[in-house]
Amino acid sequence: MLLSLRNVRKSYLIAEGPLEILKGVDFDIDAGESVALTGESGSGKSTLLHLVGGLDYPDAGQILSAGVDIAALDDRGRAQYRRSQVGLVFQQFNLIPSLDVAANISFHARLAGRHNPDWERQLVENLGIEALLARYPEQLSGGQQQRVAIGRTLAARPPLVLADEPTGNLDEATGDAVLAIMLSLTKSAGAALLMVTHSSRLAQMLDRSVHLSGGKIA
Ligand SMILES: Nc1ncnc2c1ncn2[C@@H]1O[C@H](COP(=O)(O)OP(=O)(O)OP(=O)(O)O)[C@@H](O)[C@H]1O
Repeated sequence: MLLSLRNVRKSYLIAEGPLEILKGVDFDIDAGESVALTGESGSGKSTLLHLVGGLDYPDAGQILSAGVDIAALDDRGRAQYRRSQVGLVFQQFNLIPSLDVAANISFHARLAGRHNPDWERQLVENLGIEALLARYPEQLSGGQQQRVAIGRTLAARPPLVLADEPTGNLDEATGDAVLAIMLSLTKSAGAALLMVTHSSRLAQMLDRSVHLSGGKIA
């Protein structure tokens, strides 16, 4: 098992008191599996993705990555987890503005000690971003930035890719095509994918779906 969540709970403190969002979430992801995370707006999908990404702590429960509870890691262990075990394709995790596309793509791979020019070339070709390599992020459209962000994440070959509406800035046809490429590239890298989406059409392209409702996986 690549990832196991056991009784994961999370609340936020707001003026009116604690707002319980996750009320005991359990689920597992196998190595190489692609899973869609669906649920109504505000159900806690992004919250869950942040916890699995090691960006925030659960109040209770376990998030086991290859058997290690990431909530119990110290800062150094969490930094190492974020660098080598998970890759994020989030809207708010922008590209590095001072680096061109080519350098953005290899940056995380280098940090993870997995820089591989052949694999990066394959990603760039498949994502159709060859002509953009010398450009800077501010010179790209939203959809182009999204494709570069996917390439950057996959370049580091993380065992688990976490994606929040990764094709949300693309039109339907382009979005479907980019997701198909992303799925084939994650499969060929042997990576698992946990992807938040509001689209049941996109969810059906993945191996299976889990639905978050009332703070639990339904
Ligand atoms: N830092 C925070 N402080 C207080 N409340 C928060 C915080 N972050 C999120 N929330 C609340 O937690 C709930 C879940 O938010 P979250 O972003 O995880 O939902 P979501 O399912 O990803 O929603 P969407 O589909 O709209 O992106 C929402 O009611 C939100 O207002």
